[in-house]
Order: sequence, then structure tokens, then C-alpha cells
Amino acid sequence: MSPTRYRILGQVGQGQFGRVLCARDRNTGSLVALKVLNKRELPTRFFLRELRLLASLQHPNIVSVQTITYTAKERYLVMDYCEGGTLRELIQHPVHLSFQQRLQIIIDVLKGLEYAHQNDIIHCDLKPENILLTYTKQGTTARITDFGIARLAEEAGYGVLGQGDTGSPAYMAPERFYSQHSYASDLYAVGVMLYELLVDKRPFIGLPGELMTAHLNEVAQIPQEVPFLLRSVLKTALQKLPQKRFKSATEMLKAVSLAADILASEDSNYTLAPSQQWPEHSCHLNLQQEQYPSPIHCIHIQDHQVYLGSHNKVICRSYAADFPAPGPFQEQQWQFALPVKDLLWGGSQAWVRTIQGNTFKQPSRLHPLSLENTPDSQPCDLPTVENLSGIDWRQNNKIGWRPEQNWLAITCGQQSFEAVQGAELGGQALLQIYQWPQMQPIHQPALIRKPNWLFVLDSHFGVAISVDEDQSHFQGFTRRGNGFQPFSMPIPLQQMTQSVANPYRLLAVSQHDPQMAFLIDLKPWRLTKISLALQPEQILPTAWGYVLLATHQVLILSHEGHPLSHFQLPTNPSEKIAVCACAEQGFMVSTWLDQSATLYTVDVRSHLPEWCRQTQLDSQATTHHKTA
Ligand SMILES: Nc1ncnc2c1ncn2[C@@H]1O[C@H](COP(=O)(O)OP(=O)(O)OP(=O)(O)O)[C@@H](O)[C@H]1O
Repeated sequence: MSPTRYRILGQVGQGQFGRVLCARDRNTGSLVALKVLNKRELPTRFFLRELRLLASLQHPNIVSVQTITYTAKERYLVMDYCEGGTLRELIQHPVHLSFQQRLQIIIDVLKGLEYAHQNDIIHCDLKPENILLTYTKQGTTARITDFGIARLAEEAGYGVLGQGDTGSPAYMAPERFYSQHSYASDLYAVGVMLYELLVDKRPFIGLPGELMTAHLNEVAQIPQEVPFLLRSVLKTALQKLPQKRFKSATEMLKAVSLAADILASEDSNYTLAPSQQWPEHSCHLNLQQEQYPSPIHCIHIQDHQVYLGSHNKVICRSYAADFPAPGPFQEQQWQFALPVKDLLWGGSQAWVRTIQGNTFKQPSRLHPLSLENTPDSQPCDLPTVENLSGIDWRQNNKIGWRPEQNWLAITCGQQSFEAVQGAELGGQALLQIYQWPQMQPIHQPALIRKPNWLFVLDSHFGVAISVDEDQSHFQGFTRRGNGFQPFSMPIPLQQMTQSVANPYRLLAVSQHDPQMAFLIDLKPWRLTKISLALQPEQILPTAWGYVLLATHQVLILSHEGHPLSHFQLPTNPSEKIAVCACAEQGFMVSTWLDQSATLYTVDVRSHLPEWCRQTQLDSQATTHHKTA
């Protein structure tokens, strides 16, 4: 087996026995997890003996071991890749999991276990870290990993509590502390996980020694609020004597499935201990409102300046400090011959994109704005950088651009291409990459699946994301226009945005469930589900996370998707042509309703935790340092 078969994309984790890498199998195109197995801790003789057995475990709720591969230095276990992370991460993330979703995870685990036990394999180290998640059209699937590894390590003499006691004490059945194990030991561990999912804490907490005493002697206290059927499941699963527990995984699976069905039909009102889903903020919301003579189509906020685009005018307001600040103390205006389409920030200055007429043959233009040279309120037509001829910006063309990078990517669709090349594109688009700011094409246009979004990731790579009825496809490409094999996820997405702090991280909302968002890490490929409990209409990235705007509501999330604040807005940001722009400590919304334009300025400083304000100060210090 050649190790060059796998192209390593990055490290996803670190376990007791070594690193776990995300890699692409060059033969099949699918993603795999490469688990680096330390030769000292898991000698080959133990390992090879079990490999055939582990590889024979093929079940939708078990992470399959595909094979083993070597390099001169290392030995890897090749496994199915699970992009959703571990159950531990899911529990720790303040995602609101419904009661039924929690039970479904346990049902998945029991199905995998039933199959493994029927094949005479005991896990011996079941815990949320060994339950991995994948996303399918139907939802989340839980899969058990690391079958047999604990027992192998135990035989090799490695343990948590000393020789021969490999396992995690919080989930270890009493007999495991005496180095004994049976199928019932696995069912006890599932009982602890079920308890944790239902009660939001484990039955016993403490240091390994204290845990051992508790598992051996103490009776787990099950809160009265847990529905009777599940209390009885927990009591049986957590029995001290293995013979008093469920006779098999099949029996426990039946009991949990029955409880899930009955409780679903009763519409159980059992509420779990509340997780920190919505931080309460009683502080006053600082909001200013101003009527505007005409609709504002685009807003851009940059440090002390706010740019507002309205028809064929751009107004720049200068403030004494970073927005939001009292003022403005100065206002400048530029007038263009053509309507302003949007505002971009490239390098150290703002650029205005204007569009012309109604036919795609007429080019759009980029105009640099210079604050120094333009007299107040004097209309001026600034020089055009380049005629992007043949590119019709109104035909849903996409632009990927990060100010600090010296290139930008543009795609144009069917109509423009036909006009330029006289050919049919089908569902594809033409990708063109330009040097910035010279606007020289870097390579011949390449055909890619027509994207919904285009992002520049760094000085070499970009990604185009396209969405069809039931999938989202992520197509990486280089600055030279070479494409990589795409990643797909079985969920069509909407409203995608790129993180300010980590360009390889995207946040998007599910089309099927608009109250569900996904944090998408491109390198290595990881998905984190975030339940929002509101339906965002716009997502704005900031230096410390994201601002999500919904009807009369705002949710502020950290980079990791943790909710930082949630408050009501007296206006609905989706009113007609609402446009938003975000600064680090506030945002602006413009609305257009009944022929009347309103511009709102929202200061969120008092809603942010201390560390966000610190991030803001740090980034200011870095910017000032750079400028100096
Ligand atoms: N098949 C996989 N697909 C995707 N990520 C994985 C996969 N296997 C492991 N990981 C990631 O790697 C991390 C480390 O996994 P690993 O199984 O080595 O350690 P662990 O289960 O946390 O601890 P232990 O070493 O005690 O088993 C996991 O937390 C998970 O994030």
C-alpha cells in the first residue's frame, strides 16, 4: 500500500496514540482519516492480529477501518472520514439539540454496538470522544470509532489508571476497574452517555480515583424530570453487576427506541437543563435612526469612514474615531455618470463599481476613491482602472477578492460567455483571475461549475461554491486557475460568508432548515452545526465573529459559533432593500419602505464580552503598528 496514495490535507486531532490527519484518497477521491499509530505504544504484532477483524466491521454506525498504510517513519490506520467532529465537541458546543436528536444519537450508537457485539467485538472504551458525527440529508449520524484499540493498548500494557486499565474512568463500568470486560461493560458506558445527554452532566464527577469509588459504590442519582421510561433504561444500564444490566445491545436498543417513539407521540414536555444558548443582555441598545432622501444601495465601513452608495452617488462620512463614533465631522460626495453597483475595499482604498445600461456588452467599471484629492461635494468621474469587457456583472457574476491579496477571481455566466466565445456553457461558468490592481488576466479562462459564491483564501488559493437541489460543492482552485477535486456536503446552503479572522472558515445557513447554520472549515475539512433559533436574513462577518440579522432580531456569534449576545431591533432589517455593513463594534442598516429611506446605526459595544473588545483593540494596535 503506497502512502503516496493519500494527499494529506491537515491535522484534525490528537489522541492518546498519535495524531489524526485528514487526507484525500487519490484513487477514489474520497476523504479519509489517517490515524498515526505510535509503534512503541501499539507494537505491530498486536496490531496486525486485530486489523483483519476491525476491517471486517462494516456498518453505517461504525467508522470503518479501510486498511493500514506505512511511510518510512510512520504507520497509519486508514479510516472513514467523519467531518462533523466528535460527540464530545457537540455536547460542549452550545448547539441546541432536541430531546429526539439526543435519543437518536444513542440509538445510532446502540445499532453500531449491536452489530459489533454480534461479531464478537467489544469496544472497551466507549465515550463521547469515540463517537464521531457525519452529516447526511436526513440529519446527523453518529458512528462509533476506535473499536479494539483500547483492548490492544491494554494488552500492550498501557492504561489510564495504571497497567492494563485503558479506558476513560468517567465511562468505565465497575468491572473494568478490575481489568474485566464484557458486552455489558459497553452498555454501561452507553448508559453514562445517555445520562449525560439527558441531564447535561455525568452521573459521577471527580478525579480518576474518586470516579472509581463512585462507579463501584455509589448509585447514580437520576433527576425526577427525566421521563419514567428513560429513568428505567438508565437504572438498568448503570447497574453495578454486569448480569443485571441489559442482556444485549439489541435489548437496550429496543428499550431506548420504544421510549423515543412513545415520548415523540406524547409530545413530551421534558426540558433538558438549559444550555447557554441565548445569553441574556439587559443593557441598553444604542441605536440611532436617520431619514435619508434616497435609498442607499450599498454601505461600506472602514475605520473612521462610512461610505454610502445611492443611485450614482457615493457619500463618504468621516468620523473622529472608529465607527460607531459621534459625528460625522465631514462629508464628501462623488458623482458618477453610471449607477453605483457596489463598494469594495482594495489595498488601502475604497473602490466603486458602476454598471452601465441594460446590455451585457457594456462594461462595468471600477473607480478608486481618493479622500485627499476630491473636493467636497464636487461631482467627478474618476478614472477607470480597466474595462472588464465581456463581463456582465449583472448576470449574477461573482467576484472573490480579499483586499490584502494581489489577485481577484471573477466568474461570468452563460450570457456573457456566449457573447464572448459564442459557445454554450450549460451549468458552468467561466473563471477568470486577474492581478490586482493592474487588472491583467493571469491565465486563460477556465470552466468551473457555476458558483453561488467565490472566495479568495490566501495569496495562492481560492474556492468556488455551487449549490444544487440537495448538495453544496466546494471547488478549490489556484491563482493559476488549476482546479482541485471538489468536496461536497449533502446540504444545500444559503447566505455564505467568509470569516474575517480565518479565511479558510465559512459560515452558511442550511436551505432545508434556515434556523440551522454550519461552520465550514476548508482546511482540514470540518463541519460544525449551529442551531440559531432564528432565521437569519443577513450574516455579517466581524473581527471577533459574526452578526446575524433576522426579522427584528440580532444574534452575535463568536468565530467558533458560540452565541455572545442576542437582542431585539426596533426595525426589521429585511424591509425592502435593506443593506448592512458591519464594523468591529457596530453595524449600519439601510431600509427602504413606502418610498422612505432610513439609515440605522447600531452600536453593539455594550453587548460584547470583554475579550471581543480586546480583540478589537489588538487589531487596532496591529493596524497602527503596520501603518507606522
Ligand atoms: N475518522 C475520523 N474522522 C474525522 N476526525 C477524526 C477521526 N478520528 C479521529 N478524529 C479526530 O481526531 C481526534 C483524536 O482522535 P483519537 O481517536 O486519536 O483520540 P481520542 O479518541 O480523542 O482519544 P484516545 O486516544 O483516547 O482514543 C478526535 O477528537 C477527532 O476530532
